[in-house]
Amino acid sequence: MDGKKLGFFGAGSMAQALIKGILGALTFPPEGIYVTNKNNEERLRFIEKNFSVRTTRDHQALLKECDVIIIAVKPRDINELLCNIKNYITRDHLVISVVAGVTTSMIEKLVGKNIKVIRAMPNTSCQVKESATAIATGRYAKPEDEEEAFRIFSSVGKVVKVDEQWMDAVTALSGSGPAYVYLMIESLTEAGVKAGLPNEIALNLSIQTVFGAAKMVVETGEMPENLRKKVMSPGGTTVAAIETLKKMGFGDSIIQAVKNAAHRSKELMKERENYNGN
Ligand SMILES: NC(=O)C1=CN([C@@H]2O[C@H](COP(=O)(O)OP(=O)(O)OC[C@H]3O[C@@H](n4cnc5c(N)ncnc54)[C@H](OP(=O)(O)O)[C@@H]3O)[C@@H](O)[C@H]2O)C=CC1
Ligand SMILES: O=C(O)[C@@H]1CCC=N1
Repeated sequence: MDGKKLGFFGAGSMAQALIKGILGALTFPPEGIYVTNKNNEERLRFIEKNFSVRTTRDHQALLKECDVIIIAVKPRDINELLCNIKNYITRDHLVISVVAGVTTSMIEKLVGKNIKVIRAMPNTSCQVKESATAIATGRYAKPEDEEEAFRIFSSVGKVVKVDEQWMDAVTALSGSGPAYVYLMIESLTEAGVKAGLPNEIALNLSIQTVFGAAKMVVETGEMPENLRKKVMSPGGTTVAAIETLKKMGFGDSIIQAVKNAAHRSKELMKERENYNGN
């Protein structure tokens, strides 16, 4: 730790997952983290009580105090936020945005100065230090700013650097991705219950199955396809299940879902541009 302070604009799901992960990884001490939001006082009190970080309603004071700023507001709220705080953002700040569909150049333009911006797309698994995060660097950010972003996000999971044009695809794949896996767990559980298992047993077996399968891919280094074939005993139960999944378009529906999410990410960008009138 180098005495730097981290400020959050936004105190919702993503900010809270990041705060939990960052505190767990000791990347910043609680007294080095400041959080503000729009108007939900109860939420700020909850964060203060649960994480022992500092909270404030004073956006200017937060910017004065903090070196690194994480913007974690909804895409539709970023214009108003940046309009309100742009006079207090300086070229010494490193501004990291996790906002879907908002480019580094849009942020630079909205602030109207050559500020250092990094766009990051983490996911909520930050909370357990297992995020898959991609980062893209803005025009005025320097290598040391990129290093700082790597330091923060690699403390809460794996990080890759990507060209910014890939951010919509990243958002659709790994930003939203945990939700697809949770749906898989929900469906497995429902299937177990329909097959006669008590709910709790079905849920526990489903969770451990997904966890174990992911760990196998990570620890063996084998391709998922290879590992899948090892489960598929000839003429056995898995073959019957996989044939059904293929026939019912399981793979295709995931491909289409990610495609739609990437399309939505692009739409969010256009909606924000139209709203801003530029
Ligand atoms: N959820 C996820 O899995 C992921 C989300 N993201 C991105 O993170 C961002 C936040 O998402 P999420 O946490 O889910 O959203 P939430 O709705 O849970 O949180 C949004 C937060 O933004 C605050 N806010 C809104 N306007 C302002 C403002 N003018 N000044 C300060 N704070 C403001 C809200 O304040 P208040 O508390 O007062 O309502 C709230 O705390 C989005 O842009 C999303 O694209 C990226 C990756 C994954
Ligand atoms: O659903 C969303 O728009 C955000 C971005 C990625 C995950 N959640």
